Amino acid sequence: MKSKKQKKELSMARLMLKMMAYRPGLYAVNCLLWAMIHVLPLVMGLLYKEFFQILTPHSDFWNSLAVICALTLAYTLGRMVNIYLGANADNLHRFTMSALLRRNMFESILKKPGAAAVPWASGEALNCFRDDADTIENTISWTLDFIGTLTFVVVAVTIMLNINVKITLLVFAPMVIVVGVVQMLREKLQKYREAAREATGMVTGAMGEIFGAVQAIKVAGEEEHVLGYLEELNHKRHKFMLRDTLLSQTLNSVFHNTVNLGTGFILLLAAGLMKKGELSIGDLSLFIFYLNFISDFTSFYGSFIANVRQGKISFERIAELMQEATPEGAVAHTGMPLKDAESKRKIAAGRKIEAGRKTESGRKTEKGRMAEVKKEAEAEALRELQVKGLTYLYESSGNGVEDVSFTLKKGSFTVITGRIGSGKSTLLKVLLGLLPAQKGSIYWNSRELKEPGEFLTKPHCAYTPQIPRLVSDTVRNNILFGLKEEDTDLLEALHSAVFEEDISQLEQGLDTVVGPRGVKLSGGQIQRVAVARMFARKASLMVFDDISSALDVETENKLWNRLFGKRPAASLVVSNRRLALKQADQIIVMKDGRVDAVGTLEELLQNNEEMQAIWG
Ligand SMILES: Nc1ncnc2c1ncn2[C@@H]1O[C@H](COP(=O)(O)OP(=O)(O)OP(=O)(O)O)[C@@H](O)[C@H]1O
Repeated sequence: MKSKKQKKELSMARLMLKMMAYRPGLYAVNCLLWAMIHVLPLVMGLLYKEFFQILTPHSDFWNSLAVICALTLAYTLGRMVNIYLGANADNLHRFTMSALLRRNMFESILKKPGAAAVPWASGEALNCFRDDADTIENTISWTLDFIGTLTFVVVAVTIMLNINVKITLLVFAPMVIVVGVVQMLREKLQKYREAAREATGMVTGAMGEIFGAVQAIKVAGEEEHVLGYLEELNHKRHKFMLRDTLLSQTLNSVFHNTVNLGTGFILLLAAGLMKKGELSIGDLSLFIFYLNFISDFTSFYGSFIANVRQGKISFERIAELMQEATPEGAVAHTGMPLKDAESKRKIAAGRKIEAGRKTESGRKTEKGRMAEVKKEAEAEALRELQVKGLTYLYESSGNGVEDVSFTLKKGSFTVITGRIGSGKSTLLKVLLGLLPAQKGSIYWNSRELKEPGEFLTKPHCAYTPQIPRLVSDTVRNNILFGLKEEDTDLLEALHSAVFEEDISQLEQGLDTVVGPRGVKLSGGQIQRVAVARMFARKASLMVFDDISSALDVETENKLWNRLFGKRPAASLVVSNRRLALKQADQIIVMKDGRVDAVGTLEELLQNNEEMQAIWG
């Protein structure tokens, strides 16, 4: 789990301040409400003191009792309202903090080139989205409790010092001990926590991969081996979690026992002082009341510090997931689409368009809009695609593609061929911006594409990868995949992809749900649904990565013939199959990541050894 960019020392305080400054008003209100929740018990302590004070013989008992009862009632009601408001403000603020992190992380992942978007197994990445965002949310929320409880302690200690210095110092002692212990164990706690987190991530990551490869594991008869591996990871996790929990629990017991000892000392000292008349029963009750809160603060302080350390680890993991040197991007003040005015405007505009479609004039406007989109797509339709010196070498293997150049014309059928590992798939990925080109340029109708990943999508280009991904939805939605049904010709796309017969055999036709990753379909059917998805997009460049690997000869034949009927779209196809090679206007032969030759099948079979080897 090493990030490409070098890790920098994080400034936790700066990151937290930046998050707090995202909704400063909400944070301030939340802070005020929680300060009141933590500080108001000071008043209750004083009421306690007064109650015990009036029990002494000379006081005006009934009047004083009535006043204390009225004040206690007012305090209780006020506290209920205070807690209700505080809980609401805190929930909203907590949600906003973690939502900001998750939103920014998600955006950063989506912006990365497709093939390098997530550096970890998906289970581990999901852990980061869930747990690390939660940890940071907790850390931010606990700053409010920290401010509130610290204020309580400062005021309470001042009041107690005014009553009796010696006893006050004994109340303080546990806190000092706890702070010392926490400081001593800080580094250790962080190390244990990090190891436990990493071990958990490995287990969930491995489980995610096992779920995704159940069939492969069964076919290979590797169940025992895989279970053994999982068991080994779990043992590791068990060891690290145990260490982490043991240390945390030991710290907790240190907090509580020190506080109990402190209470014992107070009682011993108070007995002597009360005998001499230097301490009243009211003072003693105040000390005992405040002691509980101060002991809470000491254990909370320990947890807070541990949480801040944990938050730092979470920020580091987030930076790794985002493949950035720092997690600055995760705390950037971006708009929250559920709330901001722009998205409300878009939703309202969307509703207006929907309503417009239902009226005659609306339908005309809609047709006009469609015509405009069509006109725009036609104006930018591919006449020529030029690739010059494209290079991408994988950091880990040093292989990939180097200095690749070729030209595609409108209506042409180009096949990229080559042996296993010659760079065919990598070339397509770099061309489509799924991997960032290290050198070279791409020209669409003489215009250089600075961001091929953004341009080479709908409506300009459509792509079917070697292993297509379907989602657990209906066949219809897998083909539309975000397109509006009225904006495309679904039946035509199905026919072009040679899927029309399959549809009639599926239980619910187009509305059959295909299951996770399309498990209810055969390999060939998955490929053709993906091809139909591509045809539905009516792009002027269609890119296929070895789609016919799971098709029988007859289906493949039909597919290519129907594709030729679709000209003038240009097609770029990775294939070693004779059917495709025979139809090609030009063939690009790849060898060791470079273009070995370009030409027609006839020319290449005469002059190119690599082509002869592939054909033979
Ligand atoms: N993710 C990766 N990390 C490191 N090296 C890689 C990676 N993917 C591919 N390579 C290497 O890059 C080279 C080109 O691989 P590529 O997958 O593009 O070949 P291909 O011609 O498409 O192979 P195939 O016919 O098996 O699909 C190979 O040497 C391969 O080992």
